[in-house]
Amino acid sequence: MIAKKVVLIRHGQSVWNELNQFTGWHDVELTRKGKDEAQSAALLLKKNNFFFDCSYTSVLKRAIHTLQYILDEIDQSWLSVQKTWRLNERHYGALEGLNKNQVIEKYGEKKVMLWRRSFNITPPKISMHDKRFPGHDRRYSHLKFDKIPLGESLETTAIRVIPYWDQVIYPELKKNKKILIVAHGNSLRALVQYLNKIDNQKILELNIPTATPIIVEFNEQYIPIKWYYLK
Ligand SMILES: O=C(O)[C@@H](CO)OP(=O)(O)O
Repeated sequence: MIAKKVVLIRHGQSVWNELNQFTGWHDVELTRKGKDEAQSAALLLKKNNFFFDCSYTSVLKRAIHTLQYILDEIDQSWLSVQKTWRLNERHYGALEGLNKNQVIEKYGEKKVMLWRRSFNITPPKISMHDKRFPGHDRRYSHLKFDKIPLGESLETTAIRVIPYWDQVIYPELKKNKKILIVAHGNSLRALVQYLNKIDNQKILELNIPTATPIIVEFNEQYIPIKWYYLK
């Protein structure tokens, strides 16, 4: 029996990835390299005969554009796209916009690694008066203020990602729909951890590369059985 596969892809390189700045919910463009990476990911999908019935992404353009480049390349530009804030990158709080090396110089490698990769350590938060507070952005105007983050750990990111998987995406998988999700390093870490039952210590080591398709395979009972990068 052919396994059911869900494809997860982190966006291509963004301008702030190139500048080595913490990005989070800041809405930044892809670089030329990021667009090329999206195209290469699409060619790989094409070579492996992937096509999709449903596609999901965040409300941030580095992911939206990556998805669109991929759909164009596999000749599925017509596919409808569901965009949700729940698949956004984790909010990086007061680190957003700062250079990662400068933050390491100030706080030390160990602390910064815990902010970046640990399960439950939250980066320093912003206040609601900070111009980086997403409550000032109309795309989040439908959200209650208490849902809008001031800074998220992987754990709190998972709390908003997982219900979207469970309630919106997973029911489509159970109808045997072919699913593509284009999102972000940490929203995808939350999903990969949940689906593959990776423990809170092991997740420290997981760093998802840009525009590299991840395949999650499910058995006949729609239970995840393995995951790997498409080569
Ligand atoms: O800055 C960010 O938003 C993320 C992804 O680029 O960074 P990190 O890899 O440190 O989680």
